[in-house]
Amino acid sequence: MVAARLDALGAVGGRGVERGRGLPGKHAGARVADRRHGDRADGGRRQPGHTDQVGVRDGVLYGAVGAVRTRRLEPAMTRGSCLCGAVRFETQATFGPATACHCTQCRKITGSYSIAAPVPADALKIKGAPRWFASSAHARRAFCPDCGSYLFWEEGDGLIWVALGSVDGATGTHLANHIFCAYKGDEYDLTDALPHHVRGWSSPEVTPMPFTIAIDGPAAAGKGTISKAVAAHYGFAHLDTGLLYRAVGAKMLAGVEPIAAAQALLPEDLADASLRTPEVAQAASKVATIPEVRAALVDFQRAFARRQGGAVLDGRDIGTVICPDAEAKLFVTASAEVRAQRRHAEQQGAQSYDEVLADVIARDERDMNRAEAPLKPAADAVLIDTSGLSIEQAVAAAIAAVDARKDNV
Ligand SMILES: Nc1ncnc2c1ncn2[C@@H]1O[C@H](COP(=O)(O)OP(=O)(O)O)[C@@H](O)[C@H]1O
Ligand SMILES: Nc1ccn([C@@H]2O[C@H](COP(=O)(O)OP(=O)(O)O)[C@@H](O)[C@H]2O)c(=O)n1
Repeated sequence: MVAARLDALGAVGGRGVERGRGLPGKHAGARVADRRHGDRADGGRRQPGHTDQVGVRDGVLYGAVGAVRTRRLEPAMTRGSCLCGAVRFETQATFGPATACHCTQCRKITGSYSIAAPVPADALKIKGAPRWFASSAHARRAFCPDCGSYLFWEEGDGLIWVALGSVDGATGTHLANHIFCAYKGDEYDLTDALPHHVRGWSSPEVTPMPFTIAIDGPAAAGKGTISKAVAAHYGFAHLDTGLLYRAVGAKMLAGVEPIAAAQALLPEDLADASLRTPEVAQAASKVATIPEVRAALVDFQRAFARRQGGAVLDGRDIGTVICPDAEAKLFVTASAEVRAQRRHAEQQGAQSYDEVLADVIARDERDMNRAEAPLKPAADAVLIDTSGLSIEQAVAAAIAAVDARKDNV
């Protein structure tokens, strides 16, 4: 029941990556060449009034009767245009291998994702006046100012990537890979056998099979911070399972019976900002001791963990109870004092340090000593004590531990 309802969530807690942020370009670090576009390259345009001449233009032989295509000469010309025809282009160059880009920019500008292929910039003759704009610090895109069709992307490396939907007829190329798959929409699946890169072409490839990373540990140890970074690194989805218990705890504080609340949990229940308060955290660890509450949340967590493309789940019992077969397990911890300092800093004075420390210790006690799914490291978990580590060091240690497991599965 609850699993079916929560299934509608898709990637609860986000996809493990930030959506809508400024994305790095396909060739991060490349510079934009200071070139002008628009009508710069219309040398191949057929001149009106010249149709009575015999000659070869654009690889086509024209006779005295007009622009009658009588014979195709090599090399072939590929043409295309925007939807309304105000911007046209042609090239005698062969398109390079096509790439499907699922980055946020391509998704926004196309309304889905883009499939584009490169040609040398100086071999692309553009007729009309496409509107170019700097879509990032190092790249620009062009669209038709009349009909809005998306047409070109370039970053000044001598190539222009042509959106292949704008080509008339055969493109002569084929899709070779997918990039920025971590940013793809959840409304479609990537099921072909091509390489699916998490970000740019040199980034790791998305794991086609399920791959579960279980991250457990006590409050404020850094589980969430590490989980988000690890999920972004591998392009995995991320689930903060503590939110499920926090949502049930919040319902209990609002007077709802916790087992009923867990069984009726809805996606919108997890979006409430008040779930992060100290009161809700304590309530969460109380409802988390109730076996029926835990049971109601198991199926959803397990289904999330085995989704295609990989998942990171953080909580207390992921490696021991929810996903005992997880491909990689981490137990992230830190001293109670360090954890209390972090949470205290996070709360910006809502509680005194001593109050935060007392809360952390009370929650540790409850979480570690409950009968049902107590907090403890799985026998095969890699322990990461973040007490003396910076966030960067802790994330690097986590990625190194997962990489070691990935090489062995
Ligand atoms: N290694 C670290 N060094 C310093 N601060 C950290 C570190 N890891 C996490 N933090 C900070 O501690 C707080 C709690 O981290 P969080 O990831 O939410 O812990 P958890 O998910 O285990 O409760 C956050 O403010 C986070 O930025
Ligand atoms: N998998 C999980 C996750 C959280 N919980 C409970 O939910 C409470 C809140 O979890 P949380 O992960 O949001 O807490 P923080 O580590 O963020 O402080 C914990 O104290 C646990 O009692 C659990 O029992 N099992």
